[in-house]
Amino acid sequence: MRSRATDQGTVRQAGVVESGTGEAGEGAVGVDIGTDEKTAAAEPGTGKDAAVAGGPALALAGVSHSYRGRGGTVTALGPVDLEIARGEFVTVVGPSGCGKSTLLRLVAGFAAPSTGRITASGRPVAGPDPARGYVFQQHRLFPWLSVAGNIGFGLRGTPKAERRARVAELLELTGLGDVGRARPYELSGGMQQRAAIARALAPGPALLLMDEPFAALDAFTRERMQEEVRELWRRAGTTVVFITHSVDEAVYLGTRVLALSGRPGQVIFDRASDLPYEEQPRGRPRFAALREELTAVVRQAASAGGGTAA
Ligand SMILES: Nc1ncnc2c1ncn2[C@@H]1O[C@H](COP(=O)(O)OP(=O)(O)OP(=O)(O)O)[C@@H](O)[C@H]1O
Repeated sequence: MRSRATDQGTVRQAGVVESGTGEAGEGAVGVDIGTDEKTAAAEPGTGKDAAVAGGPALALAGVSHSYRGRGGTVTALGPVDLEIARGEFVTVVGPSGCGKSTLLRLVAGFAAPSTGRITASGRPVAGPDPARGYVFQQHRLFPWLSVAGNIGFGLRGTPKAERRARVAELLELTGLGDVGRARPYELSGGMQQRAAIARALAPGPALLLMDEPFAALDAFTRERMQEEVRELWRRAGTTVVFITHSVDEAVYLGTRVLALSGRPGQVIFDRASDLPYEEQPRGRPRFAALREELTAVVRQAASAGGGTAA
């Protein structure tokens, strides 16, 4: 499977960054200023997107997002215009606070954009949908369910035998075959995150959204998980959007690597890469070159304001 992305090079200059607009601090209570409050409700979706074949896996046109916090309105993201083809593994880096998670939350349908339009496989995103699986930084598994129960959670309504077979397949795929009956708290951090990935993959999502999924793992486990997620993607062929603070991780995993400017995040770097198809990407001079270039872009974006280098 080869990426269909073209080498678009550096496509835009760093975005203009707001200052003195009453930034909401860490943990600030804020309100998404969306176009449709209903779409922010965390209702389970219908899976209808999965049935649609047309259009790119994901398209964003003029998407921006603002939050209304205690200190005023914060424009967190945009405008962003982006098209992602099926099968791409898109990694996104950028200064801290530049709107990476906001971008992913909008794509997931957890909130509606303040401006612009998002479509997945040609259909407008209007709320969460199992066709878009989401993996959080913290695994968020249900502690009262077994690992198998967690993985099968999104398959309610599927005939029992089919559900069992799918869960068994995913346990195998993620190397959790022996711990299906265990509770999440009995697993290591890496295994918990694998279970979370299996849960997101269960409904067969067309799009897998991963928000710093390995940030809480130790360096050794993180490298192993990177290798595993690369293999999973190769085998499952799912389109992936993966947020990370690590430039190294972004270059290792991405068939397309994006960088956002400081807040409000805009795409300032967009590069196709064939490194994830290589056997030992980290040993390639191209790996070091791209990592260096991307590091410089993120540092520059952070020093321009609106965020700090990861
Ligand atoms: N619910 C909210 N209410 C108010 N402001 C918010 C809210 N969520 C995020 N923000 C602000 O929007 C901006 C972007 O946040 P976001 O979490 O998307 O950035 P990020 O790039 O993912 O950050 P990090 O890299 O630190 O995880 C930040 O300034 C943040 O403080």
